Amino acid sequence: MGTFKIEGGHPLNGIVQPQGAKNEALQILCAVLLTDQKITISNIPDIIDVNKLITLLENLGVSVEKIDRNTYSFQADQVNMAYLESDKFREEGKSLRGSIMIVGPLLARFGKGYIPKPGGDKIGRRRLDTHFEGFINLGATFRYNREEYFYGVEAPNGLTGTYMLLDEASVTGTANIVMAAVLAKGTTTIYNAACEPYLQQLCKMLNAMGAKITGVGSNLLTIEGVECLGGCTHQILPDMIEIGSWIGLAAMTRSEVTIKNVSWENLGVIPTAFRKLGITIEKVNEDDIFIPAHTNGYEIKGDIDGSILTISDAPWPGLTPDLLSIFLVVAAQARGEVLIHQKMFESRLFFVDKLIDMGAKIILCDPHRAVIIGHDFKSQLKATKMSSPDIRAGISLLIAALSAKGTSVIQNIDQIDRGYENIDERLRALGAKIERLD
Ligand SMILES: CC(=O)N[C@H]1[C@@H](OP(=O)(O)OP(=O)(O)OC[C@H]2O[C@@H](n3ccc(=O)[nH]c3=O)[C@H](O)[C@@H]2O)O[C@H](CO)[C@@H](O)[C@@H]1O
Ligand SMILES: C=C(OP(=O)(O)O)C(=O)O
Repeated sequence: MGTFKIEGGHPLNGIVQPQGAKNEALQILCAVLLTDQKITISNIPDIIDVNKLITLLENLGVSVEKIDRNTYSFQADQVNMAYLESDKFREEGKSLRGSIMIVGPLLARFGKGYIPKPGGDKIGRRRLDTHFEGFINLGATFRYNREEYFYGVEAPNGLTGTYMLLDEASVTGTANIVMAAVLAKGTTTIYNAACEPYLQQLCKMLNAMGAKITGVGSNLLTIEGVECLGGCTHQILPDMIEIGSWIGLAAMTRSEVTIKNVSWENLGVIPTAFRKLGITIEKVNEDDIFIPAHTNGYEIKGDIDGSILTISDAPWPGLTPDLLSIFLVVAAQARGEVLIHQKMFESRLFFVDKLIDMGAKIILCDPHRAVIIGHDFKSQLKATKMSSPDIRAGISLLIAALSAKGTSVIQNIDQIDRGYENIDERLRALGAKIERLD
């Protein structure tokens, strides 16, 4: 497990190009299993989670050709279903959350799909019921081996379209069910579908492959099943969570940063939420974001009636839960108070202990809620030694360390590398003093 050494307290300056979106890439890569034709995907982020999924696809028999660092072509014309029953798959399959989305395409095309309980961030319970209830609705039989945490679905005679109301708008659950339904007989209607931009991208890609999906962008999807799908080319959107991380980093280190080609229309309420914290975000050159150096700090805007601002997560078009850790750390230097309410996950706020050690004024009310009283830069955070518990807490601790006085050490940085491409080199390009040890 690697370590970062960070000398904080230096303002940064420059231009960053966001990476391709991790959570879109994980969906799109699984979709290559739906056809025996070639699919070329560009803007794939070079990060641990995505590279693990590419390796898993290779081990499943998919031919993978790397065209350049972020562009690959895939051809799933010789899928080796026996791999799903190997010990190697039991290990590889559980090492990332995104692997769950191979089940829908495999079930649709080959009549069966297996998966060990997938990993990902340890941020609270992560149920898979929505996925499997969806497959059962399409006619699959389901079994679960409790000893081995191993899930399986089978439909030797194919899937049949139906109406279903999802119990919750699960992002990967919707993606999985959509990928199963595109090859089902007849029409599938999915209500309470997740509809975030990455799911929209998946649907657009599937339509480019010959699928018939309507309602894209809404929570009511209608899918007319087709016999088979063909190849396509697809470009992944910039990563909105990474863009939010750069915004938070710029504000808290009082740096002037331009973020290029952000796909503004796909950022939803993210800019509004940062503006509520008092952060200036200028949209420039059509699709870039300019964050000026906040030399006079930033002031939290209370609600109209004067009550304390609450920043909370909700399914799209609400605010993504993956940015709440970043809002939390940025609020530690704001003028005013804010309640951060992480509704979806119950173990994502515990990292505030580290921020409190550094001198931040935070009250953890319960596992879901924390009140932050900002310092308004009148007191600088102090450097410390810490370990990254999950991907977004990790980047938030990195932001805290870059703003702090002195030299901090962050261990377990694999958690950050899971989702941020080459983060140390890109920070150094902005003038940050950060070193990767071992
Ligand atoms: C690989 C990937 O794409 N991961 C993302 C995906 O995970 P993932 O698809 O695993 O997350 P889900 O959308 O299934 O659910 C996330 C959590 O929110 C809860 N929940 C969900 C929907 C809802 O209406 N109400 C509710 O409470 C679920 O019970 C779960 O605890 O979506 C999450 C929610 O945006 C993100 O944090 C993850 O980064
Ligand atoms: C929770 C996240 O990822 P995953 O679903 O892959 O664990 C995240 O990206 O913040």
